[in-house]
Amino acid sequence: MAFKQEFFTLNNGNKIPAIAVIGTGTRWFKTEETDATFSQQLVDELKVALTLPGIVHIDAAEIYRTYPEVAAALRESNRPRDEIFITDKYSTQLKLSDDPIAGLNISLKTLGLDYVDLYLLHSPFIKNGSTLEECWKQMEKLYKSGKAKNIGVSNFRVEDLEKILKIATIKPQINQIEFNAALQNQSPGIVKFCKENNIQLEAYTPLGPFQRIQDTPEAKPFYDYIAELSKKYNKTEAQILLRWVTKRGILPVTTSSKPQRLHDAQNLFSFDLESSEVDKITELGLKLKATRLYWNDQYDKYNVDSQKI
Ligand SMILES: NC(=O)C1=CN([C@@H]2O[C@H](COP(=O)(O)OP(=O)(O)OC[C@H]3O[C@@H](n4cnc5c(N)ncnc54)[C@H](OP(=O)(O)O)[C@@H]3O)[C@@H](O)[C@H]2O)C=CC1
Repeated sequence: MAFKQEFFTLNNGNKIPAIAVIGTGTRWFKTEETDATFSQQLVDELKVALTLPGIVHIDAAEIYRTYPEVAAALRESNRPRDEIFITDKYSTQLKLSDDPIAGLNISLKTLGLDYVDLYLLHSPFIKNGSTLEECWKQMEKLYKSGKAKNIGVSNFRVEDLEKILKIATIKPQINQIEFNAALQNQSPGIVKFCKENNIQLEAYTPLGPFQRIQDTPEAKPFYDYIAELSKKYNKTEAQILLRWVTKRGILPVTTSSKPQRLHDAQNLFSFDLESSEVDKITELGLKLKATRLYWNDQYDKYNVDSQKI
């Protein structure tokens, strides 16, 4: 079957590949960026991703300490720049560089790039001595300079976005949040707010229900239904979950150490789910216990509301 790719259109009219197939955090995350911690396995997986058809969407961040691996893979691959979509994030929660402008300048130099396709503030918890508003003004400068083709935020709640929207001349294009069938609102009302304000949502940890399988009578109908759809469409259960995220209008950010899974993710648009199936996954998912894998200290207080839409 011919390869098919889908895109979301952002509020500035730009297009973004509708899945990021290789995130370089989580399983690849390190606390140091040294020769001793360099991961040849990550370079190899990135190189596999860079052979996939279409535009290949890579998710990176200052705090993952994986720029050297991304740089090596980009260098060693012959992939044209316009067939790669690179997301990067300024480390707000731990000060690794002075501010977003300094952070992006360092990352561009390390990665050997002139621009990133998307630059995000990693969280609303700013630890560089400035404010959210000041950081956003810097993001706008990076956008205007062309060093970041699109700008956005990550892990933002409604109240954090409201602060930015008050002073913004350029609205965030993206809010990257934890989202999956077992966590359908990272913070109260965030999905509805972003949709109403034309801010594209991205879902990290889209495979949460498989990372933490819930072996309870309440969860069984959900897992049985995913298995049923997997059989019906002849796609993996992970593909069913990822496709569900896209059908909710949200862009999944996944990753894998296995070439076949990278291939499966990039080939996500070779099948479609019916709208009744999308609704049923949503409904059965809401019966799962809220499973939050990141930002627990800040957001566990929302766990009950996270399984309401
Ligand atoms: N902005 C933020 O604060 C955050 C952003 N992120 C970004 O999102 C990316 C993805 O997050 P992550 O939680 O890893 O995403 P996923 O939920 O997609 O999980 C990926 C993990 O699931 C495993 N997996 C893949 N396919 C299957 C399958 N069919 N069955 C069971 N397990 C499977 C993979 O293991 P295997 O290697 O064995 O295939 C991999 O370790 C990160 O790398 C990072 O870039 C993540 C967390 C926070």
